[in-house]
Amino acid sequence: MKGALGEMLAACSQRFEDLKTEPLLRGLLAREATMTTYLGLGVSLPHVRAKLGRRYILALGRSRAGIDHDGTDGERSHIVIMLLADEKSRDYLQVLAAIARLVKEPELVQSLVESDSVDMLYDRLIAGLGGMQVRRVPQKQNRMNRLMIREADRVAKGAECDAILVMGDVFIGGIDTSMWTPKIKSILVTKSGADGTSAFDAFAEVIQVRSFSPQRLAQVRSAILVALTRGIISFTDRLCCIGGVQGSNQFDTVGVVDVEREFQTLLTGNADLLPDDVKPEVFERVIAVATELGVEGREGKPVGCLFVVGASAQVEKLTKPLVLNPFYGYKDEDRNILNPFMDETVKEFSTIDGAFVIQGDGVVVSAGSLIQATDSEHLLPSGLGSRHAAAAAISLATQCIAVVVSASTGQVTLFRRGVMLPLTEKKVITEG
Ligand SMILES: Nc1ncnc2c1ncn2[C@@H]1O[C@H](COP(=O)(O)OP(=O)(O)OP(=O)(O)O)[C@@H](O)[C@H]1O
Repeated sequence: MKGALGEMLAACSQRFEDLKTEPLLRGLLAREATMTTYLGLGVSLPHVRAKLGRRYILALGRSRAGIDHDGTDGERSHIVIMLLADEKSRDYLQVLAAIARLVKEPELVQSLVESDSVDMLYDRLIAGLGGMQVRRVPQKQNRMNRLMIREADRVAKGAECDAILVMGDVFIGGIDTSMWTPKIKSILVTKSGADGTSAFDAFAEVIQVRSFSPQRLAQVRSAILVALTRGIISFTDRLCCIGGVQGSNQFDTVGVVDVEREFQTLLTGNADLLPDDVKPEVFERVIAVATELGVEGREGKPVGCLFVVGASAQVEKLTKPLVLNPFYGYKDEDRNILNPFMDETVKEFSTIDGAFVIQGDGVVVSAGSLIQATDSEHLLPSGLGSRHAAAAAISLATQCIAVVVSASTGQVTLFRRGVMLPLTEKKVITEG
C-alpha cells in the first residue's frame, strides 16, 4: 500500500508541482495505522487532511493483482481511491461519504477493475459518478405505469396535495424521467445515487436515502421523516405517494398522507421533531444505520441497539459507562457518525450492552453507556422491555431523540419527548 500511495502521489505532483508529497505520504500512512481505510469489495479509500492550497485532490489507482492491506481479512485492494483534502475543506466527511457510497456498487467496482486502459477506466468512473444506466421497461408495463402516474396526478389535484412523493427504487437503475409528467411539485425518493442525473430536471427535490426497510409503508414514513428534517416539506403538508415493490418496474400503489396526522402522536403541538442541536444529516445517518441493523442484523444474527442523539451535555449527566468507552481518545472527525468508516465500527459495537451517545454534530461520545433516566408515568406497549423504556425515559428527561433497534423484532422505533414512533414494521425473527 505504501508503494501504491507513493506512486499515486508522484502522479499528483506531476500535475500539481507545489505538492509536498513526503508529509502527505506520512499522513496517509499514519491515518491507515490508526484505522484501516479498506471499504470492502476490493476498494480502499486512503485519505488525509493537510495544507493543500486547493480543496481536494482525488487520485484513483488500479491493481489487477491486488494489494495486501491491513485489516481486510485477507481481501486485497484492487482499487485505491486517494483523497487529499485541505485543512479548511468543510464538507470533507460528506465527500468521503459520497465516494464510499459510490463504490458500494459491485458492478461499478468490477467494471473499473476490468478496464483495459486508463481511458476506459476513466469513462466508466465518470459513467458511475453520473448514476446508473436507466434500463428499458417493457412497453406493456409502461402503459400501466403511465396510467398510475396520471391517476397520481389526478388524486394529488383532487385531494389538494402539496407534493407527490415518488418511490424511485421501484425501477431498477432509477425511474425513466421522460415518463414523469405531472404538473404538481414532485419529490423523488431513491436509494441509488441521483447525483448529477436528469432526475434533478424532472423532480423539484431528490431525497437520497441510504437504507430502507423492505416494507412499503415504512419506506414512505422514513422518506417523509427525512423530507421533514431537511425542510423539503412541512408538517401541514398533504402528500400523494406513488410506489410499488422495489425493483419490480411497476407502480402499483397511490396513497395520500397527511403529514401531521401521520406523526401526530410525536408532535402534539410541537413542530420541532429534531432537537435544535441535531443536524438533519446526522439524524438521517443514525436512522440509516439503525434500519440496516434492524433488517440485516450482525453477521446473520439479530442485534438490538440504542442511539441517543443530541443534548449530549444533559444526556451525559444521566448515563454511566458499562464498559471502557471504545471511542475515547479518537479525533472528533474520526469518530463522527457521518464518517463512512464509522458504519462498520458502530455496527461492531452494537453487540455490546448499553447505548450509543451521539452529539448533534455526529461525534460519537460513547458506546456501552447505561441510561439511568427512568420514567414510570408512560406505559409502553407490552413486549417492549428495558431498552425501549430507557429510550422513552431519556427522551423525556432531555431534549434528545432516541432511536431503538429491537433485537427481538428488528423494529426501529424513534422516541422524542417520551412518545414513540415506530419507523419500520416488526419482522419475525427465527433463531439459527
Ligand atoms: N437503561 C439502559 N441503558 C442502556 N441500555 C439498556 C438499558 N436497559 C436495557 N438496555 C439494553 O437493552 C438490552 C435488552 O433489554 P430488554 O430485552 O429488556 O429490552 P427490550 O426493550 O425488550 O429490547 P429488545 O426488543 O431489543 O429485546 C440489554 O441487554 C441492554 O443492552
